[in-house]
Amino acid sequence: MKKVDVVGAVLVNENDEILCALRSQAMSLPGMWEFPGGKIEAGESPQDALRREIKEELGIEITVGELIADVTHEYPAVIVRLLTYYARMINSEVVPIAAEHEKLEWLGRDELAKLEWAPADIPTVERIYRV
Ligand SMILES: Nc1nc2c([nH]c(=O)n2[C@H]2C[C@H](O)[C@@H](COP(=O)(O)OP(=O)(O)OP(=O)(O)O)O2)c(=O)[nH]1
Repeated sequence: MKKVDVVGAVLVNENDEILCALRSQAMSLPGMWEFPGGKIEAGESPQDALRREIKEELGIEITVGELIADVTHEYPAVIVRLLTYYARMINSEVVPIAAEHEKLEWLGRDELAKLEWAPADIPTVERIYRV
């Protein structure tokens, strides 16, 4: 089966809220929430891929921090290895705009469990969730 290496950003703002992104009908896994990011290209480090994808998808510059989870999940058509990293916006005054996602939402850590997450994201959500 096809295997892809994917990075996702757990972007945290000044209120300790986390940016959650809803996959659109044009994407695979439509209607599921994820951490913005995408596939790592040949020759790219995970951090480089994440900075590039976040610029493309949200129009913002980030700094990439600590690794949160390294999860391999087998979907029906693809095996995804998802690496998630904490990230911060370089300029907190710029507003992220969804170029591809249906919707973006900043949520508190205690609110994350109410969303329907892509299965590969569950270990990350469990790690950052705070009741
Ligand atoms: N970006 C991102 N992708 C995720 C997450 N969780 C998860 O299972 N995925 C999956 C969905 C896709 O199969 C793949 C990411 O590829 P992508 O974001 O470049 O997706 P895409 O729609 O361009 O690709 P495709 O699946 O339509 O080929 O990883 C996540 O938190 N962030």
